Amino acid sequence: MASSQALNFFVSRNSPFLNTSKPSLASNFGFILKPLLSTSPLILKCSLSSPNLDPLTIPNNGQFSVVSKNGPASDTSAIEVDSVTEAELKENGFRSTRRTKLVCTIGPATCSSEQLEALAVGGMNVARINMCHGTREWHKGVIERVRELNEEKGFAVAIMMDTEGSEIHMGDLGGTSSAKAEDGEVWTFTVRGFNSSCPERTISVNYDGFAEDVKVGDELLVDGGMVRFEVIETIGPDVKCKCTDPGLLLPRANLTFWRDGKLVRERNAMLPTISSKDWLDIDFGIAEGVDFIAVSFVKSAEVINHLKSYIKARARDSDIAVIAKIESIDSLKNLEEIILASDGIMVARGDLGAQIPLEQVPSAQQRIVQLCRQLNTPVIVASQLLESMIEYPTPTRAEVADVSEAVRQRSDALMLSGESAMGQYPEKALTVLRSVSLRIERWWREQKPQEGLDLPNIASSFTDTISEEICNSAAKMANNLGVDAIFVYTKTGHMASLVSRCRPDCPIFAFTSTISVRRRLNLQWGLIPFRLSFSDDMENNLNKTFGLLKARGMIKSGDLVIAVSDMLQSVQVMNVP
Ligand SMILES: Nc1ncnc2c1ncn2[C@@H]1O[C@H](COP(=O)(O)OP(=O)(O)O)[C@@H](O)[C@H]1O
Ligand SMILES: C=C(OP(=O)(O)O)C(=O)O
Ligand SMILES: [K+]
Ligand SMILES: [Mg+2]
Repeated sequence: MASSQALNFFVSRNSPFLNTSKPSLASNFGFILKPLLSTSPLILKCSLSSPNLDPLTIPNNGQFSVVSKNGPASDTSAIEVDSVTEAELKENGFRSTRRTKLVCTIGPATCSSEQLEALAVGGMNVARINMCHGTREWHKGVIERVRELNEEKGFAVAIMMDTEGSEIHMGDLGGTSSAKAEDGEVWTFTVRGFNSSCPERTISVNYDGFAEDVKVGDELLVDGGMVRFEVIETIGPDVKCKCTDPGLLLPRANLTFWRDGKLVRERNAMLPTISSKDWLDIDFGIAEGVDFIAVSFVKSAEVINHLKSYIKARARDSDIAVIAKIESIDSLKNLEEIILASDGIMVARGDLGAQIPLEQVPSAQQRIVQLCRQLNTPVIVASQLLESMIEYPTPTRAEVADVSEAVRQRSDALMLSGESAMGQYPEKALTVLRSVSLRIERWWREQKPQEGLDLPNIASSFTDTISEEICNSAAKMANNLGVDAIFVYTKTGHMASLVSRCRPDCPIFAFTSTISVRRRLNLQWGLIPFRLSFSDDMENNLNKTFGLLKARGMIKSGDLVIAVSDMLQSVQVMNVP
């Protein structure tokens, strides 16, 4: 028996283990108990410590009785799905499942196991760690806790690591959480290093060329304009600036400087997209097996291709998806090639709004989201969706409208930043994203607004063209027939993404045999990823899936389903027997 194979044991109902989530009960047999929901079979996993244990030799010590055994996962047994989605599906039915995926940035407000669990239960599909902040040890702890929760509670939360990037930003503010800059005050921005804390009204800057690149009269924007200064004097490494728009300075806030109303790109434009610190963080991410790496301040497709080949060389088995963050003028110029090269895109509105005039951000967002859908690349809309909820328990009407707009544009995912990382109401903010998504998705299905978006043919081979046509037709049929779900059997996830791209009215059950593909699908609109081993025989696959899903109460006889697969190029329509 292989070391990580899962075995399904149906344990009698009166087993004392059915109400426990502690994995230790059977650990003396080298097995881990993993009860899912009370009606589910218990899954016993063979642990690495005793890989050769024969399952039939597990002693029945009187505490539970093994009624039947389904054999190893590679034959017939387990189907894995996120326990939160499973519960949602059972409670409210197919139509009510949320299609828009949710990403939460994890920070001091959400890093404990209890807080992470609350977010997972609240619908977090992806946990994002931002390498701009915190230490690697801190991030490692978060990753471990997420993995533990997935294992113990049946969640399927994926991990996204976001690189710092080499743009200009302020230092740590000597350990304080913020500093207030008042109108007219003179502050010193300096490239000097300080061993102890900075003198008063002094801010360190991470980019050595800063003091030489800025000129008297330049405007210095903190966080894209949250606080503004005017440069009044430069003295060696020190730049003296007068505050013109007061506000709160936050640690490691981004800095841009503007001359005659234009963003100045001096030597900092030559900084590499991936800094040497970023490469170390990327090595860390690969070692930890994160699911996504998001690259900050991408300028062209080249860096994405470079990182993808680096990952391939370093981590042959792992399948880390690379997300390009669109947050610079260059990335907008090279948008199409970047989207084509990347596994996902983030509309990083925070920094984007510091690089282009704010009033251009909404149209840029719309363009990016549409192009991503056309080119079949998942897209996340990020930053300030519910900014006021960092401090207040209810969002502003404008924020709700902003979230609605991103859902209406049919983006794959929405992201919380400060709201979940350091805000006072992380769970409430997530609830707002969830309920607004559900409401707008329902409105969409009821109103069927004219979409006016062509989905061009994107396949690069004839076989791909067939897959694409099958998915387009399946989605159209699903809408016209009002089916309950589309089933897609997919080895690489590609076929599932093609169905998702059509944004059908019903949920999409995506069956895949690898853990990494399953986690990646977490970011894509409408997909409910399942892990299931399947064969090339569709008849067999369907019967097996129906059996397993019926046993879990996730479908019932009579439900209408459309099935497609990338092994057999066909569309099947059938009622669940
Ligand atoms: N790992 C962390 N440790 C401490 N604070 C964090 C961490 N991650 C995020 N934060 C806080 O949450 C805020 C919002 O997060 P995010 O948007 O990801 O970063 P930024 O504001 O730097 O773009 C940050 O400004 C920071 O104050
Ligand atoms: C998501 C963004 O990046 P970060 O939070 O890393 O600055 C952004 O700029 O909007
Ligand atoms: K970042
Ligand atoms: Mg950014």
